[in-house]
Amino acid sequence: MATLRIAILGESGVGKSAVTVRFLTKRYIGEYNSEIDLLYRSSLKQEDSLTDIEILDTSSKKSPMPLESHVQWADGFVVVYDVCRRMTFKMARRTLECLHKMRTSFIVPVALMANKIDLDHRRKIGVDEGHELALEFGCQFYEVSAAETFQSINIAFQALLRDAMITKQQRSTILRRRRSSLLTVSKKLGSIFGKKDHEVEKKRPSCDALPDFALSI
Ligand SMILES: Nc1nc2c(ncn2[C@@H]2O[C@H](COP(=O)(O)OP(=O)(O)OP(=O)(O)O)[C@@H](O)[C@H]2O)c(=O)[nH]1
Repeated sequence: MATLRIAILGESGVGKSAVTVRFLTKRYIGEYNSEIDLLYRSSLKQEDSLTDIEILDTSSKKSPMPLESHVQWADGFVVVYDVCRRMTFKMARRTLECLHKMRTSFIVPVALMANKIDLDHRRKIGVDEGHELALEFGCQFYEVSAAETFQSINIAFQALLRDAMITKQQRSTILRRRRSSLLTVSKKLGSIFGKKDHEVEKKRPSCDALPDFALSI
């Protein structure tokens, strides 16, 4: 199985680095100073097999258009917003709309992640709103707190990685079938045209077969 790639998207300060590091190390690190995209490599044990994974923690500061550059790279996306900042929720909607438009040929699993639920007294976006948005775009939805718990973040990542693995396998099966049916069509076309050429060749008389009068002309 090829490496599974997940891109973490979202507005600046929503906790993209916090949820990524929480999932990979089980630890919460309060302050990150990432001005660039960071790529983490790890492996995942699922059903007695190990799969290599890459998680790209994108930086909203240095990547003004991260979607375009990352969309072809990833097998799955985590779109994070901060439940205390409505602007980040709007940004998450815009990101989901872009993903929806860009990846039309294949379905790519997406997890919508509402972070910072420990700050309940400052909450601006209700759980229902998150659910509705996820329903609208057919993605998974999780409310998490990178600061408080590993459990919900782990569940979200595990489910996304499982879905990403399944869709990646389905995609490669479909591509293999398409390639082999294209090959069959081209072989058939080849044999049809090849046969016609052959027939023409056969009908064309050779010099040896021409009668003497024909040779004298
Ligand atoms: N209270 C609380 N704070 C959090 C949580 N997750 C992250 N933070 C804080 O939010 C701030 C931003 O977190 P980051 O993980 O750096 O956010 P980011 O989305 O990677 O930000 P950029 O790198 O600027 O795009 C930091 O001060 C974190 O400590 C959370 O679950 N609860």
